[in-house]
Amino acid sequence: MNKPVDTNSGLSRRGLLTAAGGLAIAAGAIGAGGMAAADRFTRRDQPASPASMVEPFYGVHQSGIVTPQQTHSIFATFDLDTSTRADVITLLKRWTDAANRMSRGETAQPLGQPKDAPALDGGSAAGLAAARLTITFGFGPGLFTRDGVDRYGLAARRPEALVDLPKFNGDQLIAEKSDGDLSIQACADDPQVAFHALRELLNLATGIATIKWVQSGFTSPPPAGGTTRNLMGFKDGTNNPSTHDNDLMSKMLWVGDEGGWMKAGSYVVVRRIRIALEHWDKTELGFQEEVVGRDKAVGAPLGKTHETDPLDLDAEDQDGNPVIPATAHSRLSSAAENDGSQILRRAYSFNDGVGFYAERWPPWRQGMMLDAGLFFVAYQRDPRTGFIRINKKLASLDIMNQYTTHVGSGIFACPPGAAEGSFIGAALFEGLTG
Ligand SMILES: C=CC1=C(C)c2cc3[nH]c(cc4nc(cc5[nH]c(cc1n2)c(C)c5CCC(=O)O)C(CCC(=O)O)=C4C)c(C)c3C=C
Ligand SMILES: [Fe+2]
Repeated sequence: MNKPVDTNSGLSRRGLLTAAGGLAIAAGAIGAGGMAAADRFTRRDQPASPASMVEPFYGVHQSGIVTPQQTHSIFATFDLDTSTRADVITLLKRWTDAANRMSRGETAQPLGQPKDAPALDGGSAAGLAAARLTITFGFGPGLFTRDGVDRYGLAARRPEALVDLPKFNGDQLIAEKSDGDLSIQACADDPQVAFHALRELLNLATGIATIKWVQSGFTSPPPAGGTTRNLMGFKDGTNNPSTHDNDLMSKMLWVGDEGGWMKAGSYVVVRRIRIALEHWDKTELGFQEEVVGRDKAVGAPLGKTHETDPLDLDAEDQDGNPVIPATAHSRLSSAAENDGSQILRRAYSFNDGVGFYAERWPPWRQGMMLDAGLFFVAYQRDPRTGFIRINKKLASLDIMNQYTTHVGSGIFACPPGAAEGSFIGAALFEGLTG
C-alpha cells in the first residue's frame, strides 16, 4: 500500500477534499477504523475537480438512472444460492451500506480489522476520488420464482411488468451473458473505482449469491460537451427524453401507484449487442447515414440541419421516396412509430478483444473479428410498452440488423431508492412473515 503523501488530513480512502461532506466522512471512517487503519488508505492530496464529485446514494430514486452518464460502467448479475429470505435481506442490507459508503468515496466497510484476517476493503480504490460512483441494483425474475419454485415466498409480489423478455427476431443470446437473479450496475468516471465497487460487493455476497456474468463499458464525451459517439461513429443519445422534464419522467420512467412496492422504481432492460465493425467500416458513408437516418458528422436527422432538429418522418425527396428511409433505425425506434413509447437509454460501448464469427449478411465472412459493440441499457416505467414494443419493430425491420447481433440480455426491476437507515428493496419484504 502506498505511503500517505498528505499526512495532515488523515482522511479515509479517497480524495473527498471538498467541503464539509468530506470532513464528515473522514471523521466517521477514522472513528470506525482507528487512525492506524485510516492512514493505510490515506489518499494523495489533490485539488477539487469534477472527478471528486459525489452522487448521493440515498434518495427517492436509485442513483445511476437519471444521473448524468459517467464515463465507465460495470454491469454484473448474480444468482442466489441461499434457500432463505433472511439471507437475501442480509445481502441487500450489506450491499446498501457498502454502496452508500463507496459512493461517498469511503471504503466498502469500516476499516480497523486485524492483520491476520482478510481486509474488509481490498484497497484497490485507495487514493482515488469518488468519481461520481453510482451503484444501481435490480431484481431479476429469478428472485421471485426459479424453475417454478417460490424460493423466498416472493412469487406473489413479482410485478406484472417484470415479464420474461420474448425471443426477438435475430436473437442469438448466450446463456452465460444473460439473465440473473440480481443485478448491479456500478458507473463512475474512473474505471478502477467502478471495478473496485463490484469487487467489494462480490466479496460481501460470499455464501449467499454467486456472480453470473459481467460486462464493462465506456463512453467518451467530447471535451467541448455535447453528445457522445458510439463505435459506429454516430452521435448516440440525441433524442433521449430529457431527464430534467419531471412530468415526462413520471410518465415514462418512474413506476407509479400501479407498482406497489416498486413505486418510484424503474425497469431496466440490458442487451449486449455485438456490432460487426469490420463490415460497418467498409460501408459507404451515404449508406451508413441511411441506416441510422441521420447525418454522421452533425447528427442531424436526414433532410435537416441541426442535431436537435426533430425528425420529419413525412418528408419525401423529388422522387417521392422518404428522406428518412422506411428501414432507418431512427425512424423505426421513434415514439411516432411506436404508439408514443419512450425509453431512457444509458448505453455503453464495449471492446472485448476478438472472437470467431460468421457474418449473417454479405459478404458472409468467417474468421476472427472484433468482439465489440454496444451494451444497450434502457430504463422505463413498463418494459411491455417500452423496450419490448420498440424492439419487436426493430428486430424485424431495422436495416441496422445487418451489422448488429443481440448476444446477451436481461430484465430487472430496479426498486426505488433507499432512505437512510433502510435498505434497497425494503418495501418488497414488508409484512412478510415466516
Ligand atoms: C429497442 C431499443 C433500441 C435498441 C436495441 C437500439 C440499438 C442501437 N441503437 C444504436 C444507435 C442509435 N440509436 C439512435 C436512436 C434511438 N435508438 C432507440 C432504441 C434502440 N436502439 C431509440 C428509442 C432511439 C431514439 C429514436 C428517436 O426518437 O429519434 C440513434 C440516433 C441518435 C439518438 O437519438 O440517439 C443512434 C445513432 C446502436 C448502434 C444500436 C445497437 C448496436
Ligand atoms: Fe438506437
